[in-house]
Amino acid sequence: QSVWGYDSDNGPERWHENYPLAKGDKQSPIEINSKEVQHDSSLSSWHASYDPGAAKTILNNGRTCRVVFDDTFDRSVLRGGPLSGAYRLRQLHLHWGSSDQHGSEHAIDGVKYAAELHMVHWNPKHGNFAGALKQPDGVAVVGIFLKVGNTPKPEMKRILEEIENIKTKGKEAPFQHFDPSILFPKSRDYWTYHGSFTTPPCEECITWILLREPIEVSSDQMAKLRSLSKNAENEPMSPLVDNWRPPQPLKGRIVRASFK
Ligand SMILES: NS(=O)(=O)c1ccc(C(=O)NCc2cc(F)ccc2F)cc1
Ligand SMILES: [Zn+2]
Repeated sequence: QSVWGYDSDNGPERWHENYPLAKGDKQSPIEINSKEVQHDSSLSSWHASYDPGAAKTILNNGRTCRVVFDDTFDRSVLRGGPLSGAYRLRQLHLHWGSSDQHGSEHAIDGVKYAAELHMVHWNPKHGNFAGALKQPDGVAVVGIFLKVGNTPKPEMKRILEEIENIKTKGKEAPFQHFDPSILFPKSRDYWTYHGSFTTPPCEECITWILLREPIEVSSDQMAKLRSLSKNAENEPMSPLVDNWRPPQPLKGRIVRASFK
């Protein structure tokens, strides 16, 4: 059945059959090779000003775990860095592996992390999200790598505790009073490049801002994430894991770094 996913019959190698953009020249994710990155001293630092009251719900859509925010006005915005103007926070979600050794979508000098968190923002000058994804400067995604370690970041606990209530596809729970900027690592260093959604329809509308410093999670927290199911409640159990797209051809794109 044509619904896209991450299995052998509907996975990344076949997305182009229904979503031709998947074979475009500015696809994401990519492999970052720090030797080819260009330091750009004109890149300013990025700033997030998020309203904790904008957080609404957390859901399992069978492909990821997503927290949704109120983006009906400039309530939680990201500005600066490579961006011009304020981009509205719409949702955050994660990609993870079936083991701690892989799961991130971007890779740095061959290193894959256990997971990758994406904070998705859109440019209100394009009216609405659907309009923004048709524009090259329509969407900005902050990517944060999750690394398994012994000093896990307590701020991830809130999202992981909620997983109990959204175990199967279609489950949704209230998720309020949450400021996602608590998830940012100490350093603001980032890489930036122009790319696409890493899932169909793979529109090439994203300014990627990938944070250099990973945040730490525990192996138990990763196991928690892997306890999500991609099936609905009354269907056979199927673990929601390995919901990541492999790196795509760079096709001559330049990756800039805000740091030396
Ligand atoms: N992994 S990622 O950060 O690159 C990413 C970010 C957002 C979306 C998204 O909004 N999908 C839904 C969606 C996409 C459309 F293109 C049109 C409508 C729509 F709901 C998908 C992937
Ligand atoms: Zn994503």
